[in-house]
Amino acid sequence: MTPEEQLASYLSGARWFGGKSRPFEVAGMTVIELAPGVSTNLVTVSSGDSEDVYQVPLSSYDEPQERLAHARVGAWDDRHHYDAVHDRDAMHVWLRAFAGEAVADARVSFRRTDDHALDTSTHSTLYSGEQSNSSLAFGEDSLLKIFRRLTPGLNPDIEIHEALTRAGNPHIAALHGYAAITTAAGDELQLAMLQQFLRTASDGWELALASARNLFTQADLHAETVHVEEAGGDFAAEAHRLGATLAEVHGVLAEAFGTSPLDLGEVARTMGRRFHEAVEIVPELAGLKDGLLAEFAALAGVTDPESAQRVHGDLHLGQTLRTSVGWKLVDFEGEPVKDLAERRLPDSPWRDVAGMIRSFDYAAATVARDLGSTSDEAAQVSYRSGEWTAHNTQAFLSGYAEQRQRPISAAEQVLLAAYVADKAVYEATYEARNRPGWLAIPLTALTALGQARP
Ligand SMILES: Nc1ncnc2c1ncn2[C@@H]1O[C@H](COP(=O)(O)OP(=O)(O)O)[C@@H](O)[C@H]1O
Ligand SMILES: O=P(O)(O)O[C@H]1O[C@H](CO)[C@@H](O[C@H]2O[C@H](CO)[C@@H](O)[C@H](O)[C@H]2O)[C@H](O)[C@H]1O
Repeated sequence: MTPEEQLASYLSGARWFGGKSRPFEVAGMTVIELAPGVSTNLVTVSSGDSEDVYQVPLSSYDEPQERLAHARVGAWDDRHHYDAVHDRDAMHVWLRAFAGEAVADARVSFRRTDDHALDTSTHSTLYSGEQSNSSLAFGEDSLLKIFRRLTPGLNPDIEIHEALTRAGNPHIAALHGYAAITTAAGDELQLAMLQQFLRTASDGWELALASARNLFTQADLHAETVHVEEAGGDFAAEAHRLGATLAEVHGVLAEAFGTSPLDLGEVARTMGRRFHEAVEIVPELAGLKDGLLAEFAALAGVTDPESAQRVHGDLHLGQTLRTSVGWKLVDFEGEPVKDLAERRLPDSPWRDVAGMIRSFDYAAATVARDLGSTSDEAAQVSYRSGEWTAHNTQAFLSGYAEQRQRPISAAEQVLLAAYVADKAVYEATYEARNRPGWLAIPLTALTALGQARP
């Protein structure tokens, strides 16, 4: 097999490769040498009339490496090549480059954005979750995120982390630096970022699931004395703090990047278009058209001026980490389906608020679907699920309102309802494409929303 065929075969099995649903081929590869036997490679993948660039860091050896057999990409030019994120020696080259050691190819620069003294005595450990990029922890000191699909221009994850780090905001992992390359065409491609490792972090999604599970599995689901706020593992205080955290981050982003007027007519049209596109992928949505379009059209009745600003863009519980010193928000890349330019546009802060509210519904629904074997139990679990979601949504919204020192106005409620519906439409498409077994969660929510507004 040619090197291109071997790379294509490796890509087709990689979790982070987003081009699996269509036939594709590797059309070319630019090798960027960092040190002897350690490179990062810009692999051009073509599929029909579209082309994407993926980053594949490689480590290359004269002899096969048994310890890296699971990460083998192939053999060419008398060398054996492995995906370097699995190779501690290769990853150490990246860490030392951030610490100031020169790399072989002058086109790449490793830039520092704070003065944290990096611990170069650490080893890398690769995160194995369902991720679009590859993240590695260096001991308990720093976290390297290597972007896989590369697009010219500023990566919002780096841009926003840099702004929040400079502002000294405590609700993110500080950005230590990032790596970039200038291409022959003069474009900057951002390759990776290095952040503070959050040592005491617990995943917000897992914490929410544990809380919902705790309530639903109370010995007697019918007991009228078991109220959600009295159940062990009540999440509301955390949801309240999470709301306050988001309001604080929104405030800093508005200051750092500025605000602009939000054109609600345009927002309603965009939501309507997204709904019509979603119906093509999820035909079950067609029956909900009138109710959902009415939710978007209600935006036209809002006369208060609303503003747009930089936001997270794809906020959900899986992007939150609870540490010993409070909540942190991670992954400011925006929705993966949007192109980079769109993800950097100012947007309504209500998009993020809506994302979290949808996530509370997801957490409760995820726990509920695994419980309730008889129809009586199922009805009770469904009741408890609604109760958990409403309780935490309420706590989250009051945390948000208190932190910004302004109650949520009637006009803002209209915006929030439209963004919640739009997010659930996005989720229906996302689930149909990626996890069909989860599609019922946004569909059930959309059915309830559609019915609420005749
Ligand atoms: N600074 C950090 N410290 C510790 N863990 C982190 C940090 N940032 C992210 N994580 C964890 O790393 C994983 C991947 O992070 P994420 O930014 O969501 O990557 P992706 O873009 O691949 O989805 C998640 O499990 C997240 O909880
Ligand atoms: O984390 P990503 O930026 O890759 O976001 C995508 O995948 C998410 C799932 O991993 C998806 O989130 C949806 O499922 C979550 C539970 O797994 C739930 O908490 C979210 O509310 C729900 O939207 C996200 O939409 C998608 O962009």
